[in-house]
Amino acid sequence: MLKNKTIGFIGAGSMAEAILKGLLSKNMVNPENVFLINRKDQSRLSEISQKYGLILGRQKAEYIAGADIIILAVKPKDVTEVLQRWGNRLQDGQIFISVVAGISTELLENYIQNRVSVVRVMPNTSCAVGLSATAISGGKRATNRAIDVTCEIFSSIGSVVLVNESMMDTVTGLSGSGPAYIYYMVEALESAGVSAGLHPQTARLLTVQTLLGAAQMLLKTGKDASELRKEVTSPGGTTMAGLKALKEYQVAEAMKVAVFKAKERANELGKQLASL
Ligand SMILES: NC(=O)C1=CN([C@@H]2O[C@H](COP(=O)(O)OP(=O)(O)OC[C@H]3O[C@@H](n4cnc5c(N)ncnc54)[C@H](OP(=O)(O)O)[C@@H]3O)[C@@H](O)[C@H]2O)C=CC1
Ligand SMILES: O=C(O)[C@@H]1CCC=N1
Repeated sequence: MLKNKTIGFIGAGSMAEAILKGLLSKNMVNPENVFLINRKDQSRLSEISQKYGLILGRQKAEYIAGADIIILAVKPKDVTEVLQRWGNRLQDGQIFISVVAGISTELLENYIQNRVSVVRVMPNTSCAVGLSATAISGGKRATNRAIDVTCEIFSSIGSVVLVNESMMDTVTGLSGSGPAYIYYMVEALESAGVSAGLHPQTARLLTVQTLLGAAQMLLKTGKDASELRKEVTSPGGTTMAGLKALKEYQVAEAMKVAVFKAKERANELGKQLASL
């Protein structure tokens, strides 16, 4: 169904590329049906077009304005400029998907006059490998069909949950930014292994495989994280000593504050734009 649709990306950065890469690798879209624009970086457009076999020259306004599905993937600060340019050029029946952190469907709908379905989505960069955790919520004018199409797009490149829009900033703080927290932990574990004498490549391999195995255990056993943690922790053993240090350094508290701070930031970004 999606294969015959045209998809226009406004913004050609990390997130647009992650979504595009995921969709193409799952054979969900035809490269000739994909259009992509950015603000000024022509070399980036050439690079991405060549890498993914997009047709060069289709980075023009008319293609985007006519696309069945438009994916907005610019930074929050650039949203107003985009909406001022595109808002009144969009047509009835188009689906406008925004992955922008903090920006409400209400704000987007204020700029878009016609009967365009506006859908707010929070994926993460793991779209690129088909493993995004994506949350979706439709705006007031979003049709059921538009929600279905959005679910089809994102469930092809990961898992999808429908949430109330009031939860979107929390989702952003948890799973939108989440990969960065995990990478930060991986950096810390790798560097701990190296400090204790392991070769960097060995430390990386052991850390990544441990992460992968733990994620699969969570998915495949259906057990809670706390139960799996207890299975690793022998009384008086090594894990207990390690976990004691994590507790002393309040790592769980730090995680909570990280998610809350990211959520707050998403909220601030939305408010900054709304007040313009
Ligand atoms: N990165 C992530 O992990 C995630 C990001 N998001 C959201 O995705 C959005 C994009 O993030 P990310 O990809 O990281 O950002 P990037 O900075 O990598 O990319 C932003 C892109 O927007 C383009 N752009 C800026 N202004 C305009 C304009 N007026 N018209 C057309 N294109 C424009 C830029 O073009 P140029 O380079 O030419 O200026 C660039 O291609 C953000 O809103 C973010 O909140 C959501 C989930 C995860
Ligand atoms: O850092 C950001 O603002 C974006 C939103 C979620 C992940 N990256």
